[in-house]
Amino acid sequence: MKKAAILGAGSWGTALALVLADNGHDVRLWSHRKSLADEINERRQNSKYLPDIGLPDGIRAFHQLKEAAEDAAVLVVAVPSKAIREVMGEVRKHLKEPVTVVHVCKGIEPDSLKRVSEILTEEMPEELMKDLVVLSGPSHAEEVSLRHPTTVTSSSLNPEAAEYVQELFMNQHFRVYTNPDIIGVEMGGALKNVIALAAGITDGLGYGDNAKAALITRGLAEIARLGSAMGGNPLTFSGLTGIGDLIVTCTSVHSRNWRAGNLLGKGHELQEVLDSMGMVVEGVRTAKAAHQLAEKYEVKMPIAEALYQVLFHNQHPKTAVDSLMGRGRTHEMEDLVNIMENRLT
Ligand SMILES: NC(=O)C1=CN([C@@H]2O[C@H](COP(=O)(O)OP(=O)(O)OC[C@H]3O[C@@H](n4cnc5c(N)ncnc54)[C@H](OP(=O)(O)O)[C@@H]3O)[C@@H](O)[C@H]2O)C=CC1
Ligand SMILES: O=C(CO)COP(=O)(O)O
Repeated sequence: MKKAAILGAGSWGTALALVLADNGHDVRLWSHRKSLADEINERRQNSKYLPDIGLPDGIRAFHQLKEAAEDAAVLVVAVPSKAIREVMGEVRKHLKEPVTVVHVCKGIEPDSLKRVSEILTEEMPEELMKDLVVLSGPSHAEEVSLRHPTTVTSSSLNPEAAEYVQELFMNQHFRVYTNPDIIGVEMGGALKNVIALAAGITDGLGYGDNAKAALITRGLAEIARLGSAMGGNPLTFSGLTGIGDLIVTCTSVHSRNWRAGNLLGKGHELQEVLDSMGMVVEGVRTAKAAHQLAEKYEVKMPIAEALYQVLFHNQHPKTAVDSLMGRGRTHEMEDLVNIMENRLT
């Protein structure tokens, strides 16, 4: 039995607490809101995020970070990516021994253009972080909490740490693979939210399955193009954390990114949409980072760019779709053609 502290008692933190409790671990779930910690302890329920799920006694909730984290062997970081620096800045004051840090967040920080593992490396003193592992894949909290079959990937520069986390989380309902390509895993997880917002928008505009299939396929091409330019393994994008997560997020009503896009496509304003969600929509912030990264690495990301114009420059979604469809002719496999031509010359 391991002592695991989960930082963030939202949808994903709570669903992962259930997985770890099912596996017999001692789970401490930290919420920055006292009322939520109290509700979990007293009513065995998280009514805002997973209202229909009963929480076992093996999950104890804490409002004080110190109590949740000070003697944990594993820290699972499950707050929205924009809160990571603040939360880690606080938690590191309370750790006495080095811990394995597992992050489950899908985002890229605008301006610094850091991936979550890079932010954590900056925020956690080296002597306190035994290992850093990313756990990512197609996994909506609503389905994980019902113990529906789910597959994810554990990724770390240290293969033994990836296997340790695989063992920690894996059970009959929750199957965990390993993949050492931390850049590819994080980029797939972060960028799929950008494409899912676009997929929600086309659904909101009333377009059908053809548009959705186009967005998933050409979206994956953009994700792989940028992710590979940043050092990710191109093969990772055809795995669970690439196409797998892209499919689930673009097609599921559970997806907050898809739902937010859907409302935008129906004509609602961005701020109104975000206010109505009540949960994090990571793709909005990541769309800004993707725009900056595409410029930095000089890669073409027309879908991400169209979404950026809708989100941050008030472009009408229909105009964005029209301009995407009206671009000049190109070869579907242009990246492949470039690679082959470079090899021949
Ligand atoms: N939901 C899912 O199915 C999955 C989510 N993820 C990723 O996991 C991460 C967390 O997402 P998710 O759990 O869904 O998000 P939710 O919006 O469901 O929950 C976020 C939690 O973080 C808390 N929080 C917000 N801001 C802060 C802060 N500044 N300090 C401390 N706590 C804060 C919220 O508290 P409050 O209630 O007070 O707002 C809430 O408890 C995201 O990066 C997401 O992409 C990954 C895979 C699946
Ligand atoms: O990452 C997720 C599923 O794998 C959750 O996606 P949303 O944040 O869009 O709900």
